[in-house]
Amino acid sequence: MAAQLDGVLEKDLQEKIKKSKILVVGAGGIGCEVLKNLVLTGFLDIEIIDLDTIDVSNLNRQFLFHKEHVGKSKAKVARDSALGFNPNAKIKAYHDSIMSNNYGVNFFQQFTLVLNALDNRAARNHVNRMCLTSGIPLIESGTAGYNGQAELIKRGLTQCYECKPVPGQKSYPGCTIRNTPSEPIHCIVWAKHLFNQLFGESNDDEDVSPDTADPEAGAEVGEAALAKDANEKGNVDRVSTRAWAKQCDFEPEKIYNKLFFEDINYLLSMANLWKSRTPPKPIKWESLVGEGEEEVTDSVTRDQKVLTHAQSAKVFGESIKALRESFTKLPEGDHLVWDKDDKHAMDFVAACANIRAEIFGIPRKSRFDVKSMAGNIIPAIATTNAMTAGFVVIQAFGVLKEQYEKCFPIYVRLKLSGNNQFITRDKVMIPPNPKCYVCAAKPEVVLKVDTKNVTVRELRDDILIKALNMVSPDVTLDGTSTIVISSEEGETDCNDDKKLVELNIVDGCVLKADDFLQNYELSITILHKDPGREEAAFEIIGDPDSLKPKEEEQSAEKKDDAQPSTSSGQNGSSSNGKKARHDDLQSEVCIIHDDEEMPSTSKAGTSGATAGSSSSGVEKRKHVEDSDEPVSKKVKVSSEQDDSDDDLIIMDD
Ligand SMILES: Nc1ncnc2c1ncn2[C@@H]1O[C@H](COP(=O)(O)OP(=O)(O)OP(=O)(O)O)[C@@H](O)[C@H]1O
Ligand SMILES: [Zn+2]
Repeated sequence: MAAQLDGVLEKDLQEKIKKSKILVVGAGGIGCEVLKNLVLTGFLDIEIIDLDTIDVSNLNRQFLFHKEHVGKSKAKVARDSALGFNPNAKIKAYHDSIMSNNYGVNFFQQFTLVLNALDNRAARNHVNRMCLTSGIPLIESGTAGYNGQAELIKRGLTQCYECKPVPGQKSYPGCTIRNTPSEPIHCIVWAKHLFNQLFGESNDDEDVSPDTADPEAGAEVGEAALAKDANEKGNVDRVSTRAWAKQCDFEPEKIYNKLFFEDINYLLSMANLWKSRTPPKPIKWESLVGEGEEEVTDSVTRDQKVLTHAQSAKVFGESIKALRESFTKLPEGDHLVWDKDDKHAMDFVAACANIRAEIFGIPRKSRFDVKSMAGNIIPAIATTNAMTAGFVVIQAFGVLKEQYEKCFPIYVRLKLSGNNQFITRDKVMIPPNPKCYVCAAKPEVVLKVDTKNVTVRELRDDILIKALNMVSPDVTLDGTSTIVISSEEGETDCNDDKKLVELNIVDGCVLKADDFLQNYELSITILHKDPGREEAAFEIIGDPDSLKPKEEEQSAEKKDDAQPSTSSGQNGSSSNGKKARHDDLQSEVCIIHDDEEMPSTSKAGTSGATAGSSSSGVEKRKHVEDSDEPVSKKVKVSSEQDDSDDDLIIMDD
């Protein structure tokens, strides 16, 4: 191991390396490289955690894994392979999610340093919080294609992973998807929802039938619409799509005619929708019979070519039959999971999306293009991972030497920077955002939400867990004894289906949310809003100042040169009056998330203490002002980037 030869690394650093204890989170593309680097550099005490098993698609770049390892635990195989480089190293492997409540503050506090090598924002946010709470430095890293970066996060010194507002996942209003698609992606989202309605985990928010509650349809819901009873949510009351499809034994012709003829006619009857739009053209299965003769059997052509409507209908029929077969083999109550790499599931989505596109006069796409959009695919490049992992370890050296002020974020870029370099680094340390809803002294957000319609369950699952990244929240209504949500199983189940207003959660109220595992408390001020047609279900505003009237806002800005601090959830939208720093792909300076569509974003179901309690063996979280670290005063503003990232499409699976 060259690194242990005298003269390669300073003696002092070599000693620190030997004495340190490192946690690597994730044993994928970056994680394998990081582990190998650590072992070759002389680190002796390492723990590695990954929840996944090895997939054949990992083998081209996760070189600690070989064919015979497919199906085995990534963390365990990575450990065994890495020990081959240095049998004297001690490596402990966990096949588990870092978000499980097995890994609390005490667990994190054993380590000198934590190295993230993850692929999703939920886990990254969680580790960020655990490291802040534990006071352990974290090196965050990520790659997307040819871009990569490695960045130190240290409480009180640097911004945390959540200091920067993130653009919410691009989500599409339900009525656009169900009634008035205008882009290929709307049809692809609809097709994925349809897959779930028929074969997957069906979800009320993913209804594919015409939405009669569409405010734009107004009173003009036509005869056909009125003839059928719509329930209060605007869905046509009928047996569920799946139950209906089962009744007709998933017969392609019947399903096709229902979705692409009857439902389209139904939409046409909502005349208001088509006053300024091109109306859709319903198509009957029978009209296509005999037209699908030019069958494409060659798989490459089939993938690259834009199929005709009749060819798509044929693929639709074949894929439904194949999916029906897999589905009926499952035990009662079980379901299929959509996977871009499953031939029939992908065929089904491509065919349905293109059939719907044709009906709405939207350009059709090749299967390849549909797959990229539906699966949010960005190629993983082995060399970017390797370079980034190298920089992770270089950052780790900086931490061990306690030269934090030199640990500026490092970037790997495809294009040459202004200095003619592919590798660049920031020249200033970005200090914590004083309004960050995670690392600020008193984290707070404003939640604009329709209190009359949003339920407590939605507050917990969509807002607190999905958007605000808590794992197992407890919520009380400030100034009252009302426990709105308890993490203790069953304790507040009776509240789940209640609308917020029924628990007196109305405009102006403050909720206190507490996550025991993350040792995180958040104050949430509620603002009631009546959502419009194109509006997200809720909006989270990280910087309450952005809601102040203009003069007040200006004076507040003078007082505090705050960075943008709005965050948004998957169904929410962000707004903060300032240009948000993008946090996703191709970012100039931000952590890259090649994430969200990954299957590994599982949230650990934990049961913790009831609301308010946060003691029992867990040290109370220290906040920024507790730190004695010097905080750089200079705020980097050049980090704002262009809007091209807006094209990134991230979809729920
Ligand atoms: N909560 C979590 N706890 C532990 N490990 C996690 C968690 N979430 C994600 N991971 C792991 O982080 C790793 C990220 O690696 P990477 O981005 O290379 O993903 P991959 O699944 O190996 O590859 P690809 O997504 O490109 O097919 C994965 O091995 C994944 O299982
Ligand atoms: Zn922060």
